[in-house]
Amino acid sequence: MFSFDIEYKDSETSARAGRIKTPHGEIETPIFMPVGTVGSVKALSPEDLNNAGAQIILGNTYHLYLRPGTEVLKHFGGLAAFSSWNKPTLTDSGGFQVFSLAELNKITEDGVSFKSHLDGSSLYLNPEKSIEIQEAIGSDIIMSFDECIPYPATYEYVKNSVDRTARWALRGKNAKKRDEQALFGIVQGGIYEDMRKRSAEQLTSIGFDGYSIGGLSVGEEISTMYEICGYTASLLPQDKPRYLMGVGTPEDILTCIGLGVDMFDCVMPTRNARNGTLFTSSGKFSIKRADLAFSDEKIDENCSCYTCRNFSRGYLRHLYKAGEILALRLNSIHNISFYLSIVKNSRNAVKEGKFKSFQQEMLYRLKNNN
Ligand SMILES: CC1(C)O[C@H]2[C@@H](O1)[C@@]1(COC(C)(C)O1)O[C@@H]2CNc1nc2cc3nc(N)[nH]c(=O)c3cc2[nH]1
Ligand SMILES: [Zn+2]
Repeated sequence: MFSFDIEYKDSETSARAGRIKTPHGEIETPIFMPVGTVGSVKALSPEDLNNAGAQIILGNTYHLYLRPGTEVLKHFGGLAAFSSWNKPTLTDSGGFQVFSLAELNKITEDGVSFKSHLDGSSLYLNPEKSIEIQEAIGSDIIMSFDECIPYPATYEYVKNSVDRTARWALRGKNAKKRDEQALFGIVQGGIYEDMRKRSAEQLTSIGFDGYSIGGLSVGEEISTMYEICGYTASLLPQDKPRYLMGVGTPEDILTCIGLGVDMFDCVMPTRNARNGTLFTSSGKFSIKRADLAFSDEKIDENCSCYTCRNFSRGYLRHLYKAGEILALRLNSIHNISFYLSIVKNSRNAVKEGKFKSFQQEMLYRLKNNN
């Protein structure tokens, strides 16, 4: 079963605090979803993720289809059982990766043929295949197979792609066999508001359990992303979750919560952790900085994560410079904990009717790089 209830609504912004119920557990929104593309959130164990407060993680149809493949996943009873993750998972449909990662061969009305980025073998994805793979993965929330329209794109291209994405979304909904999985539609439309309206109307008339705002965080100006996000969110049903795909920085998340978005995912906290960039409530910094060699400070005074409770910046700098594997884990624990604290504190601020002042204060503090 899948349900979404809005528990609190902010009076000054479009922010809301809610609760999603899925077969593998509940999710308090707004929520950030750590990205576990090929079945693990890089460098983190399920225990690390639970200790950091993660409530749902993201997997990826394209990657999991290539490796380990649906036969292995079905053998182990799905991705969650396979990876011993005992909470909800959401999977992206493969549309984005096929267009951005694989060597594209052909896009037709039926689907997309491409070459695997792993071994160059010829593969094929279409709405029915994507749903079938996501059913084998067994994720709690699955995504429609769509085209993430590249940026920039002409109005003509956007219109044709939006209409095909809607036809693909309907095919996916008709192909879905497992009732316990929730299916989201993905709104496209590039940077054209009338195309966003067209896509939102097409998808809401088909009807989905939730709606993703797609086609953003693909290289457009941040101001454009906020404008299109806010406009698109306003077109979507109030009583269904809204998921902004691939976003973003702490500032982006705080801003888009105010625009009415409930769910976020981004590789930034884990990817940046692995290259030594750490997020704090007063901006981000590089652990490689020479002036940190003797620093006995924590990464962030306001953070209660395992890394901040036990290690100094000086030690973390040493680990990173020495190329120690532990650096990847400790940095990732902190960055994921920080991102989860942003959404948790936002949720609490909405409940207390203080989101606008919380958001403005956080945005101000995040600007002063420490
Ligand atoms: C290629 C890779 C790993 O995906 C991340 C990351 O790089 C990077 C590169 O720059 C940052 C911003 C840090 O995020 O951009 C990606 C995050 N933006 C994004 N993810 C999306 C996923 C999507 N999935 C579907 N099915 N449909 C969409 O329209 C869609 C749109 C999306 N936009
Ligand atoms: Zn920390």
